[in-house]
Amino acid sequence: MRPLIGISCCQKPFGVFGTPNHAASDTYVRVVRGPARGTPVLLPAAGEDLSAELIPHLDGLILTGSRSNVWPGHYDGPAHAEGTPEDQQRDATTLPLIRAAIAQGVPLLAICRGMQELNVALGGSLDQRIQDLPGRMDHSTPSDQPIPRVRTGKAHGVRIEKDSALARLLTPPSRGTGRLAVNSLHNQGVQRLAPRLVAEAWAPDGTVEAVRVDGAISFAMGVQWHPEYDWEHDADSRAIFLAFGAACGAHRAARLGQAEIAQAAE
Ligand SMILES: N[C@@H](CCC(=O)NCCCC(=O)O)C(=O)O
Repeated sequence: MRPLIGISCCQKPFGVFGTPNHAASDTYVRVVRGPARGTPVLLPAAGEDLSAELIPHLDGLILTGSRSNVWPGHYDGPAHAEGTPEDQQRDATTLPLIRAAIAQGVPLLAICRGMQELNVALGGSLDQRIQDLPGRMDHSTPSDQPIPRVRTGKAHGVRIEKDSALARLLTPPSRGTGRLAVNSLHNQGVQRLAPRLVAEAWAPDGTVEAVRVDGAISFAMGVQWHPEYDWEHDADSRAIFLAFGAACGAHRAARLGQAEIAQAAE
């Protein structure tokens, strides 16, 4: 059996009555079925901590990207500018889920909003509009290009720490140069890095582009870009999901092995 990989959902209004729905992009389902070689399980933005019920059944966890932003109260930040999308239902489910996944060694891959959540869950804070800060670049979704091109195109380079966990899983050319070109669809970014996170990649303006959890039992990494959009054509995007999927497979084997040992002892 393939590893069960949880995909965090957002809560979004749907239909004429704006009924709250739980949604995740199809790209995450495809990438779990593809290079991660898992069975995707959508995790609702239930507005409560479900970690004790979910974690024992999961072999991996993807914290998805989303246009919404982590509620600033979670990092003692100033209120968002009016009109900034939030999803407190999602925060209430994902923040404890991240902490539990790390504590129990469930492999975790955090993408864009997911990486921001990872930073906040572990005690970090966020800049809310990087483009307004002196000397920083505009990392937001360009409005003058068609969306498919924005998602699969390259917006800027990143410098990757030599011999880092990220560098080790990339293709040999990118590992060798320590450079990668990535897409960019975000306004927010790491301000204060959480004590347990180690930065492993940076944009030219110093924005943290990738992190890993120090001392994690299993794969626990975040990227500020979106490798899920172009994994069919981009070998480095694919490499991230191959490594994550391998960790999920190993977690499943260990989890089922432990269950068998416990059963045999009964
Ligand atoms: N809301 C945060 C996070 C941005 C993010 O995750 N964007 C996903 C966009 C997906 C898409 O449009 O394809 C921020 O703005 O920093």
